[in-house]
Amino acid sequence: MSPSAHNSFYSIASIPADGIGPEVIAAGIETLQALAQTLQTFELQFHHYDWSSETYRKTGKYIPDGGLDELKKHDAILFGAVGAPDVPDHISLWGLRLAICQPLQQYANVRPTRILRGTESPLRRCETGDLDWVIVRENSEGEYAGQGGRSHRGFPWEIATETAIFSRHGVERIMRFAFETAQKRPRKHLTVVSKSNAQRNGMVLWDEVAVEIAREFPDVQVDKMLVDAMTTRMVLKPKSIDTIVASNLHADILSDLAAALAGSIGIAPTSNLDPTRQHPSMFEPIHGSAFDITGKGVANPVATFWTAAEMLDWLGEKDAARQLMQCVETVCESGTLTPDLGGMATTKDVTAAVVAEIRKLPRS
Ligand SMILES: NC(=O)c1ccc[n+]([C@@H]2O[C@H](COP(=O)([O-])OP(=O)(O)OC[C@H]3O[C@@H](n4cnc5c(N)ncnc54)[C@H](O)[C@@H]3O)[C@@H](O)[C@H]2O)c1
Ligand SMILES: O=C(O)C[C@@H](O)C(=O)O
Ligand SMILES: [K+]
Ligand SMILES: [Mn+2]
Repeated sequence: MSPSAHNSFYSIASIPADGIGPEVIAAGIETLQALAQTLQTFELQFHHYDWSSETYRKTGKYIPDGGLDELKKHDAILFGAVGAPDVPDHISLWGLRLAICQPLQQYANVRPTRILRGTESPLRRCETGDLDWVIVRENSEGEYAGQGGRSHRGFPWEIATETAIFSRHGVERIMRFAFETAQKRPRKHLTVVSKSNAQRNGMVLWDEVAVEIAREFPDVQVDKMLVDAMTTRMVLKPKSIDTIVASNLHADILSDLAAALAGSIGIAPTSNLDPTRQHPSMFEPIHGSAFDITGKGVANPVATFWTAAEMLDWLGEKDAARQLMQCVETVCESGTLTPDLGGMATTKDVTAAVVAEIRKLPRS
């Protein structure tokens, strides 16, 4: 496809990487291209990067020299998952996902969760609409600052440190982003998740900055919860929650729980945003490389479809994003579901069904 003068044209870097990543990213790209062809309002050109654990095994690097500068040329990045059974997880995560998010200053990680039409929550009496949350995860520092080290390896007095960093700059910008996110939602409600009883420095700064930033958003109702209590509230009072802001690690954990409470980790999306738009943002399903189901053809592609919709929304194609989600939910409602959602469909079945729904859309 060549860029046309009539439509918006976007250059997308795709990095499927490991495990089920290539399976779900192929499904996502097929769906996005069907949407572009049907609506004719935008065009996408994908540039594929084979950065993965296999590349690492062959070359000793996940990202080749100059790779980040390459990425900066694109409008957005569509990412699968990184992690392989024969590479230590900290090497793969720091070698690829964090090696992109941190230097590109994608400091806001946005993780919406809701119960899609046609799917079920494992919670009794929790229906579509009863669980509709956005988790904002700090994505540049905190427990993932990369500070720490190991000394005296192998000796009985070996030590390891893992130091969390909370900077005023980092906390202010994620709080402001979270308040803005809450302000744009109908309920305008934000829960600030903390652990300032035990973590008596960084999390206390976190709480103080939240109170300061709250003054800029008088129309947003805000409450504070310790992270342990937040897990119980998510399970017992899901309707009481709207937007959540939490540290890098706390939100990582809460967002997998959120996805499971909405039915499956196979449906939830993630946006790694640079809100300043200086650098491209990166979009990925929330799940990992799922070695246990790799190659079986049963990975749920819905998380990647929702991720694709979030990417379109960020690029400004809001109608297309909304229509894509309508098609996905119509397919869920028809019972074409992968095993994680209780169905028998394969990745390909779900993808074909979503593409068929897209083809029924009127050309705008
Ligand atoms: N952002 C990322 O790239 C990312 C995210 C999470 C984990 N990881 C990495 O992935 C590897 C495996 O991690 P894990 O097992 O903790 O988490 P995981 O998300 O890969 O898998 C957890 C469970 O959920 C299931 N699952 C995940 N995605 C699914 C889908 N689309 N459809 C159906 N079932 C799905 C898996 O089969 C598994 O049983 C590790 O190397 C980890 O570091 C990477
Ligand atoms: O913690 C991470 O960054 C890896 C993974 O669990 C994720 O949520 O992307
Ligand atoms: K992922
Ligand atoms: Mn995670």
